[in-house]
Amino acid sequence: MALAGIRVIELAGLAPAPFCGMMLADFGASVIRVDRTKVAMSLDNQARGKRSVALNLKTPEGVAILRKLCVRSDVVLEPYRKGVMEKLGLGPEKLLKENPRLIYARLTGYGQSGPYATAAGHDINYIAMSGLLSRLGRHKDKPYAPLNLVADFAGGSLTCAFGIVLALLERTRSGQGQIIDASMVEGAAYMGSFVWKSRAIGMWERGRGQNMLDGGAPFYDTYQTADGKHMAVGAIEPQFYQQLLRGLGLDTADLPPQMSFDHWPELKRVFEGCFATKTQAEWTDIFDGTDACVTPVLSFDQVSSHPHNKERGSFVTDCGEDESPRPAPVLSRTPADPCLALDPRIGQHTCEVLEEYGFKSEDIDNFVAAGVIERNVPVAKL
Ligand SMILES: C[C@H](CCC[C@H](C)C(=O)SCCNC(=O)CCNC(=O)[C@H](O)C(C)(C)COP(=O)(O)OP(=O)(O)OC[C@H]1O[C@@H](n2cnc3c(N)ncnc32)[C@H](O)[C@@H]1OP(=O)(O)O)[C@H]1CC[C@H]2[C@@H]3[C@H](O)C[C@@H]4C[C@H](O)CC[C@]4(C)[C@H]3C[C@H](O)[C@]12C
Repeated sequence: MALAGIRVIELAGLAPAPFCGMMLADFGASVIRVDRTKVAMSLDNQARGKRSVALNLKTPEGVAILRKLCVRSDVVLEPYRKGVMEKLGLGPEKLLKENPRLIYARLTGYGQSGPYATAAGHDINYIAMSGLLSRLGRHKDKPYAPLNLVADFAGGSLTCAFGIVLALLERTRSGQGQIIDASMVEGAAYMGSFVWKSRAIGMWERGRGQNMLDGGAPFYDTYQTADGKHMAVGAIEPQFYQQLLRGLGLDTADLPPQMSFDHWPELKRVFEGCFATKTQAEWTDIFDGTDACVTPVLSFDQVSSHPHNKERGSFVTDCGEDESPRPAPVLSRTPADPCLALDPRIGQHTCEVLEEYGFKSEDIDNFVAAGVIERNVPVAKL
């Protein structure tokens, strides 16, 4: 796999860093998640392919152990607010001095500078600060955060993973590591560059929820079907829009022009009336095989069995019968090979990893006795 041989130390955090770490593991990196001790269970539900070391960084021995792990690793990924790692004696200056090839990835909400840098926050705060949240929501309704997808994962995990791969590539030429300052505010805003730059062509000049791609247009929206499910309509181009009308059994001559903004509410009502007459399955039969850009809004229970997703194997099931999306994108020669074993328990690999990194067994035993590390020996099945 593309990242085979790359060693990543992921410090346990909330959603964004875990997804970044999982992506690296999916594509072959060895990802060791450093968990706190005295924690009953991990909240990392994106732990596929990782190993877990339980390490108390509030002890000098724990800090020394982490430093030794980082000396022999390629990447350290830290999810804490600005200054926490420095307080622990694990700041970039120290770790890069001990390992100049280290890529020190810092995934935060607001970045490593600026008045908000030490403030707590979550996805909704970051997309609010990026400007994007002001564009999200239905007409006459308040701004609406689309789950915690935009800042946590698109603007956070993905841009941080991109930065790590960029730094790994650059290191092949320079031999030098570097610090990655991944701010979720900036990552989300950057991911939203299309919105920023398409203002110049008037794509967003109407209020929130009244533009073509934010729920204003009748040909770019969802519609409820007779069985209470929904269809997604994305028939933007005129030639696709004509196929939408044909599938709905409507005649262009009886309707206002597609791009007549003032008639969009009326057109929506016409489409709502049409979609309400048949079930999702019936509409899918009508539109499958056309370029009307109409697709069923699939539930999590439906997606993996849909013929398209099923043929591509877009979803995988691990040995615990837990279904989840397979890694993307698909590389032709070095594709991801996601681990399908159960997620690691906290400390499950503490001893294995420390031995791998050169610690002597008697030292490991002493660390356990002193509470510096914990080993979570698998519970034997009777
Ligand atoms: C599932 C929910 C989360 C969903 C995603 C959410 C929408 C997000 O947007 S996540 C993105 C959050 N932001 C960032 O990641 C940006 C960068 N990080 C930060 O800004 C901060 O880390 C923070 C604001 C996220 C958290 O701040 P906090 O003060 O907690 O921590 P830091 O300042 O970063 O300092 C870390 C301290 O920890 C010490 N540390 C670290 N590692 C170790 C170690 N190995 N050993 C010892 N010590 C260690 C470090 O030294 C720092 O110490 P100091 O402070 O002394 O310097 C989830 C959101 C909330 C969850 C629920 C909640 O937590 C309550 C329950 C908790 C329970 O345990 C489990 C159930 C909960 C209900 C829990 C469930 C879910 O996880 C949540 C709902």
